[in-house]
Amino acid sequence: MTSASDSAPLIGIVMGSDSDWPVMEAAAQALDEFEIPYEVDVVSAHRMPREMIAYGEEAADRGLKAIIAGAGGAAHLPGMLASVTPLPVIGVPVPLKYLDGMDSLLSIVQMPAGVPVATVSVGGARNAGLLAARILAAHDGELLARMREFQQELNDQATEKGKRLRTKVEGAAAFGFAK
Ligand SMILES: Nc1c(C(=O)O)ncn1[C@@H]1O[C@H](COP(=O)(O)O)[C@@H](O)[C@H]1O
Repeated sequence: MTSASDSAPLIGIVMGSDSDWPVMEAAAQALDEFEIPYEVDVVSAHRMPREMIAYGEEAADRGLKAIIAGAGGAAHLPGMLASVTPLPVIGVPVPLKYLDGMDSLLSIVQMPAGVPVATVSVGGARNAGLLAARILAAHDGELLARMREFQQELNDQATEKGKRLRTKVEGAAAFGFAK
């Protein structure tokens, strides 16, 4: 599946199973917000090792600029992809029923020196999408400007939240409900 326009995908979003999609979808949504074309697929190091190696080996030549890889449990997919592609790999630890994603987090984050995976938080697929957008923005002035706008929006929203909180607390204090 390719989305965000008919252009050739720049980012690969892959996951160990389709059961990871409810978590990984947030990466796709972030890329959609920046109109970055991506592709989505299930690529499991454990269950389809040959296809996984082929995906990693061919990704750069197919025009991808980064890979977002999500997996749960014994999450070897991001690290294995990083070992066969020269592209940046962003790992998303997917939380499963047991261990709250700690197993996945530690599997992805503790890579040996020489094989980097940029690991986001457990379930942090949105940040994975945003990080991929920043990687592209480093070489794309228009995208960089949009990223700056996005950051300004975050700033405005946080400022507004502070304003609302102050109004609420000061209002309660005026009626003697709070210090
Ligand atoms: N961690 C991996 C890998 C891998 O790392 O290669 N392949 C599948 N999985 C994970 O197994 C979990 C359960 O998968 P199923 O729901 O298909 O049983 C998923 O979170 C998947 O990412």
